Amino acid sequence: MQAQIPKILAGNLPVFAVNLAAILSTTPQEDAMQRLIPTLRRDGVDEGLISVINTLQICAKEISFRIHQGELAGVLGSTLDENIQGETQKMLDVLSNQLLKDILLESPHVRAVASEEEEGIVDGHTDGGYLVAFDPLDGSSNIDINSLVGTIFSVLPTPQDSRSGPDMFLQPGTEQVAAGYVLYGPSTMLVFTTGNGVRVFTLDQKVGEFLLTDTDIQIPRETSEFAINMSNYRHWQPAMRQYIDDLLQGSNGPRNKNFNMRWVAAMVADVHRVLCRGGLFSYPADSRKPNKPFKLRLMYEGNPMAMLVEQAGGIAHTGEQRILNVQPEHIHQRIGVILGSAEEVQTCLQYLQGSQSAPTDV
Ligand SMILES: O=P(O)(O)OC[C@H]1O[C@](O)(COP(=O)(O)O)[C@@H](O)[C@@H]1O
Ligand SMILES: [Mg+2]
Ligand SMILES: [Mg+2]
Repeated sequence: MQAQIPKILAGNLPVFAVNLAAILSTTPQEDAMQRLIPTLRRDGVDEGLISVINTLQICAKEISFRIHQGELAGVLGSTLDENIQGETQKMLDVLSNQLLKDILLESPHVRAVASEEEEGIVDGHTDGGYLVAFDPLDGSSNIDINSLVGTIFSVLPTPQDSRSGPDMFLQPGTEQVAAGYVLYGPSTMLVFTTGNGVRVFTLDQKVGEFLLTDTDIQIPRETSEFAINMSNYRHWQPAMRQYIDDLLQGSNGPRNKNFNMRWVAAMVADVHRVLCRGGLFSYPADSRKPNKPFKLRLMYEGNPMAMLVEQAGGIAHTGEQRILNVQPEHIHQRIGVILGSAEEVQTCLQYLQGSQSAPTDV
């Protein structure tokens, strides 16, 4: 049974405090040019896709407002329900999922949505040209400690063949027409690609608009920073343990340099750091649950992050193959993830593939 969301939370649209002085500090022309829709038009993006991304930004503002209200909005804590993943749902998992569904399915361009929090797909407009898969709240374990969380999305074209139902979504990541995330941090950031490089927008709290703050992000090829949940070390395959052992030996070991470690326990935040300053992020296979060796989901975590990382000059791999080449078998499929700075990912793959030469399918 779905948790009941008090009407007041769902229906209470935020009113952004307007600061005239601040608005007057930038010219309307400058502001307008930095906004989402003009930027997408300059990128030559299709109007239907612009509308879908615009709908996602509206969702992001609604979720951002409630996250920043925290306990005051009564959105902290867990529900009594479990999702299809077998995880106890947080209030914000349910609320952000509801907001994204309600708002996206209003769009005439959305054929259907798939969500981490929904067992099956949810149909929208039969003529909708796009499918949206999303992780409504990434980093759920961080919600109640006021730490970094996000929303991750992937947009696919509606197949023009006879497929219907979940099969419509089972397209390799190379078919994505847009991918991105929202990071709800000290500032709220919308980071996405439509295949023309990575764009970064920051939510201007003064006017309630996302404004372009960075473009053409490039991940440094080399790095001395890695992110992995070390507490799973004993459950990894020996080659992965060897790769990490050599990182930890630093300048005393075969890598001849020191490495630093970070782990935010929110993929959206760990990947954002990689996009900002490089690094290697990994959630590899482990033996904790033999019939469930992987944690992260292909359709609404692996694929969108892989498209962003590749657009920024990095590599995104499962350990076996390029993530974007994986042919999905079902919408909640899990995969191994190794992504980030190209040279470091290649080195990691050399360890995993037991070869000295650089891997081919990256
Ligand atoms: O708790 P762990 O094992 O460190 O796992 C953290 C990972 O799990 C996740 O929280 C899974 O995502 P959800 O929070 O959307 O379920 C990732 O964001 C993160 O990288
Ligand atoms: Mg997630
Ligand atoms: Mg989630």
